[in-house]
Amino acid sequence: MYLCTAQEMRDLDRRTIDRMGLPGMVLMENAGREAARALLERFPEAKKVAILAGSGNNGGDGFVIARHLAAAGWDVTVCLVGQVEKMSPETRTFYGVCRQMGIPVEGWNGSEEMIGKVDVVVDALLGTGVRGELREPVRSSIRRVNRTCRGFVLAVDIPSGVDTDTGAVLGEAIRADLTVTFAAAKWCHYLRPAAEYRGELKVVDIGIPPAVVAQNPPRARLNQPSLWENHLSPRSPWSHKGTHGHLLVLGGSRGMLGAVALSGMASLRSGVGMTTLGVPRGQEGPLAAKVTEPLIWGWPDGREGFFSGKFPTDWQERASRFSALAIGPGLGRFTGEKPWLEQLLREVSVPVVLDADALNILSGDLSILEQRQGPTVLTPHPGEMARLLGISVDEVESSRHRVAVDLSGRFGVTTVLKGTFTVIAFPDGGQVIHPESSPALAKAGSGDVLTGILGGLLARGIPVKSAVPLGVYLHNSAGRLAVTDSAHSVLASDVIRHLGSAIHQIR
Ligand SMILES: NC(=O)C1=CN([C@@H]2O[C@H](COP(=O)(O)OP(=O)(O)OC[C@H]3O[C@@H](n4cnc5c(N)ncnc54)[C@H](O)[C@@H]3O)[C@@H](O)[C@H]2O)[C@H](O)CC1
Ligand SMILES: [K+]
Repeated sequence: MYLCTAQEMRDLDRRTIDRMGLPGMVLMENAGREAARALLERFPEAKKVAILAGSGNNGGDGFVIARHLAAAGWDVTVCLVGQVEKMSPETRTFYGVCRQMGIPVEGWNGSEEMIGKVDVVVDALLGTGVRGELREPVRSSIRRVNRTCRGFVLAVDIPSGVDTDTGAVLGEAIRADLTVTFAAAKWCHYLRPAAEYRGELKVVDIGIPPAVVAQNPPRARLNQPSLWENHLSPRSPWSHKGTHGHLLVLGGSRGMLGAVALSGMASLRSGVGMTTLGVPRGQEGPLAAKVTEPLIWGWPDGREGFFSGKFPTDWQERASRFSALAIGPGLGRFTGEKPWLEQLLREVSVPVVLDADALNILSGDLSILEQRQGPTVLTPHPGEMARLLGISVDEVESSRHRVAVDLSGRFGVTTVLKGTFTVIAFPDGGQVIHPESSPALAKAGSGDVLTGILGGLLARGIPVKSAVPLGVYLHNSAGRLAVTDSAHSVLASDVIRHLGSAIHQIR
């Protein structure tokens, strides 16, 4: 399923009307009818409803909803927060039909009192055509609904008052229980703060022909199995550990061995054949006491228990055996870190996942990433993203989508911006957003698990475009499945233990 910007949605709309000859009125009828259906399914008995309609096409959908609810016996009043003269031809037509049917259409002044007395409010004030901070009287009508409505609130397409593309609240926005959106989800449904206003989300078909979408697909998709399920084929009975790839994880400095251990175990549970954990010399013993299955490789140490910036003497000989690298879990900071990391990135041409301190080491100068031979995946949380780009965490969080797309486009990398509704941006401009979040993953060690999963899937040879969304999906599913008692008490290692069930559920 796609995720659209306002412009992408307008383009689909336009092409359906202009190229396919399907009248805009049909799309509006379909939209309004589906939204009304969602209400009728939820409330089988007739209700008293106030429909707040603007003069744009979102308001037009509102008039269609009014007609269908009235036909189903509901007590309907439309409050027109706008002017008849400003209506588009489609909106004006459906407004006219409501008048002919005798459905009361009132101005905003005088109908405010109603909002506190109805069972249902339909918000058809503003949709994807909203521009800039809200003007009056729309703004106060929204505030009125939020303050006095005791009933159920349905938002048509998007909650009025949120910006479709950034998810910003333009002064005031409707707090909805349900949003029914048309043809595809919109970015604001998955970006904060707007995402907190939409309530439950339902995407309905309004008849935009698949050929129109195929000719000019939106850049972003929701993370769903269709993106990667063909890469989860059963393990061949003829395979051996060498068939399934070999991941090298570099990290695990003194006091941070847990991080590298978690990544290593997560990679093996994600199906990689072998994982080697490269840690500073002296840490091999303590690490061996923690993990059994991964191989352990001591790297030259400098300050006790930390990397030295030098390479092992057998590096060249062994490097070619790895099918992917993950660098960063428990890596820490050390003298000579930047040339060390840059040399690694230059010398290996297999996929590399960079996380945690590997990201911090690169902060401020990411130019090395442009020189890479193979794919690079960055997995920053908002704090790391802010450091990478030299901006504030607030700036990252207020434009998660844009910063991820920018970073990937500028440096030719795949960015996984973690957090609620993880954003994945590919170097070619494609984007995937994960539509769910697992609160259990908000815990130390969770990022190390994701790094291991991604490294493992890449080492298995799954292409980046599939491996990254698949990894994010498995991480979230395992996080959800790990909640056997309470999300509060789930550990990163519990998430690893549930990776098998997560894979099984998909297959
Ligand atoms: N997706 C589709 O194919 C279809 C979508 N439909 C619906 O149409 C709206 C988009 O309609 P549009 O006419 O472009 O814009 P809006 O109704 O969202 O808004 C225009 C309306 O709002 C006024 N306005 C704009 N900004 C502000 C502001 N800051 N403050 C106050 N008022 C503002 C402006 O003056 C106009 O009057 C989409 O969301 C769907 O609901 C079609 O029905 C079917 C096809
Ligand atoms: K709306």
